[in-house]
Amino acid sequence: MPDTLSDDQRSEALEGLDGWSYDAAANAIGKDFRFEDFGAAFAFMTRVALIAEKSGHHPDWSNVYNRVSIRLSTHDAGGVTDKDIGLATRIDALDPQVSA
Ligand SMILES: C[C@H](O)[C@H](O)[C@H]1CNC2=NC(N)=NC(=O)C2=N1
Repeated sequence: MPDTLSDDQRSEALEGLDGWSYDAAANAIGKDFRFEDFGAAFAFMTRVALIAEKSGHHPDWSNVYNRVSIRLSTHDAGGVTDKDIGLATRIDALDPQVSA
């Protein structure tokens, strides 16, 4: 099981990501997306699901119409680890087309 990141390590890792922040209430990193419509949101979720399954690491998320809210933590470790930073990096690499 990977170690949780220290506050400093987590802050530094977040600087390398696009729009992710620490959600203290969830003890997770998170990002909220808004898409053109439900189809675009669900297409994004499908792509994330395939990545998650491949990497054995899965998002805690919710979807309301065109909005997708993602929180990433490593349950076994009880906090944020490199696994979460890695999944967030792969999600960013999808270059999701969010609406304004
Ligand atoms: C047994 C299996 O490896 C674990 O349950 C995995 C599955 N996906 C997971 N996803 C996330 N986000 N955190 C975990 O700790 C986790 N654990």
